[in-house]
Amino acid sequence: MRLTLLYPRNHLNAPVTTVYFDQNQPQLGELLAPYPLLFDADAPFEMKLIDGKLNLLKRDEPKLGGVHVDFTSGAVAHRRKYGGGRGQEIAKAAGLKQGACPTILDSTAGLGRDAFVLASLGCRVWLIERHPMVATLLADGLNRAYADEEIGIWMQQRMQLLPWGTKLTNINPQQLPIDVVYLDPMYPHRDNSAQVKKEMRVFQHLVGADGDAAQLLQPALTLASKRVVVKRPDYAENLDNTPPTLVIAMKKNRFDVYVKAARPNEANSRLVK
Ligand SMILES: C[S@@+](CC[C@H](N)C(=O)[O-])C[C@H]1O[C@@H](n2cnc3c(N)ncnc32)[C@H](O)[C@@H]1O
Repeated sequence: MRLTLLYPRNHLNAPVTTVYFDQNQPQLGELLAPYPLLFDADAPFEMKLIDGKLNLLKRDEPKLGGVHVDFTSGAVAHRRKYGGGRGQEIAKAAGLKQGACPTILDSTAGLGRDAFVLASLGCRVWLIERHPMVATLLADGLNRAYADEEIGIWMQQRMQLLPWGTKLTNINPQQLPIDVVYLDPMYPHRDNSAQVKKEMRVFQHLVGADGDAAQLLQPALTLASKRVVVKRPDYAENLDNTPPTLVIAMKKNRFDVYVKAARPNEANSRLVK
């Protein structure tokens, strides 16, 4: 296996991730520079610029195509325009009622889709993503969104990725007051059929299950001044086996909402449909 260290940047002592990419593309080098990514000719994943967008490809399944972040067109943009506004379950879960616009920390940002829904409804959203390849895709999507004529200005004001390596537990609420912490960790999927969307297939291979997710709940409850929202598949147990204050059920997922000040216990759990 050939391994070339491109940037001496693993100052956080984080495990480095290997990836294949064209080392001669300067623009690509700039995008990848802040992250602990190593070039590896045998890596199972490739990062590639396609039509100016950073794409992640699974090299042994080229038919899946690339995964990239695009807030300006496609499904995410369509949902912003026609997706039901504050009537959406995610808006109810985050407490966006009567014009309230909480400041939200999305501590498992992924490709930023849920965060984008909340930002497009007026919330200030800070994002943390620990996987260097996912964070790179997200940073690239955000940069292109900031430059967009239609959404650029409010995206710059509302949606920011915190520097790579930031942890939920490092955030000082005096410096960054947070009303709502949003958590959507990866959960082992039951459905391995070909129908599983390509993004999910690539993600499952890249990120796997977030086995340490339960450790996020208590710090999230400490940091959030109003509530913690946890997105779970409908078959998943409560995070950290802690019953929520209320549950908002959807087709395949649910939001477990932990409202601060209300004491979460089984007796007062409510199911909201
Ligand atoms: C299911 S995805 C989130 C999808 C996201 N809600 C969206 O709408 O695109 C979960 C992500 O959380 C990240 N993650 C899990 N635990 C984390 C942690 N402790 N800190 C930062 N990111 C984390 C994973 O790397 C993964 O990219």
